[in-house]
Amino acid sequence: MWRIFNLITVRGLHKTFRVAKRSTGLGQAVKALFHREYKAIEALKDISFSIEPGEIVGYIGPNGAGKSTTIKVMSGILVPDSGICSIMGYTPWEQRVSYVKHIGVVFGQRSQLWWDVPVIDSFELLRDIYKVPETEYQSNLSLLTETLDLQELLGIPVRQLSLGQRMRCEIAASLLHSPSVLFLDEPTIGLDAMSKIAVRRFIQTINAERGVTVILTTHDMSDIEALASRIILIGKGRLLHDGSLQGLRSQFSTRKVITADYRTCHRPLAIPGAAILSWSPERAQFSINTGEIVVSEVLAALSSQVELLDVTIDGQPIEDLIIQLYKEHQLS
Ligand SMILES: Nc1ncnc2c1ncn2[C@@H]1O[C@H](COP(=O)(O)OP(=O)(O)OP(=O)(O)O)[C@@H](O)[C@H]1O
Repeated sequence: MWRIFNLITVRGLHKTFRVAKRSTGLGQAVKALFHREYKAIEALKDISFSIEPGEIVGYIGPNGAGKSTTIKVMSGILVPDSGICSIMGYTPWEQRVSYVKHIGVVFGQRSQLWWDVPVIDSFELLRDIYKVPETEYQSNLSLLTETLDLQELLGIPVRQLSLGQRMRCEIAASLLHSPSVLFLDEPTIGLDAMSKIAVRRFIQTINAERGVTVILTTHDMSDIEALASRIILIGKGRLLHDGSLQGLRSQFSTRKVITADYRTCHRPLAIPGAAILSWSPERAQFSINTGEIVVSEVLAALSSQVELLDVTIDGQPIEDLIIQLYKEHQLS
């Protein structure tokens, strides 16, 4: 039997889209007027996972993997062909009206704000739609205005905002009704470095202080590294990996780069089992495979040859890990 007590339980989700085949050439186009052919795109194939309260989960995968389709099912916008999705006891597409009071959704590419009216008017409309009590609305508004730095933006129509400014307003809009679960679909897409950091910091704050559970889809691995302790990877509609970022690292990351600074030594260093990447009389950089040699052996060999002043050890960057994972599952 499935356990349905988690905050979010997704079991065996399937979703197939039926799309008209494109006809090429005039003859085919005329034929298509009378007899349309369709093909099935299996966007989700047996997707299952559970999420506990207070988790920040990175939902990742290459283009067309099925990420947005999953988020749309979980937010009640799409109905799956089969499978279970239980979130806080609701089936999103069946009890949509009562369910949406508990969730916030931000689609980076689409706006939930009214384009031609000042931001504050959109916020007030959302307050009325969600029937947020006035005291709760005012306290959320002042917290969001302060932490997302919105004061200057509230009186401006949305169409006049920059992407980064709009994104901060979108995130605020999704949280005015104090949801317990927040779905963020590419929340930092197109943002500059400063805005990305501001958005990430804010996500961390609402997670830590309000216990909001966050499901985040992104292609930006630095978002994942900064925010998500758990990664769910999907590819071609299938779930391929579900685990901690740390676990993923230890599963795949066997390469480390050791940089050593030492008192001047004109003799080149030689460390058995370590490949030298660069050398100078004051600094050397090695690459090791931790399956073959452990870091402490390298450090012992180094300190027997030079007087060490400083050592840094870097793991494989997360982008490389993900590329490795995509290759392994033949997604790239
Ligand atoms: N409304 C739709 N009609 C037909 N096909 C669709 C529809 N929505 C999604 N698809 C198809 O389903 C598959 C999964 O799409 P989805 O948008 O969920 O992927 P994604 O992982 O979010 O991709 P991306 O990173 O590019 O946004 C793709 O092949 C896509 O073309």
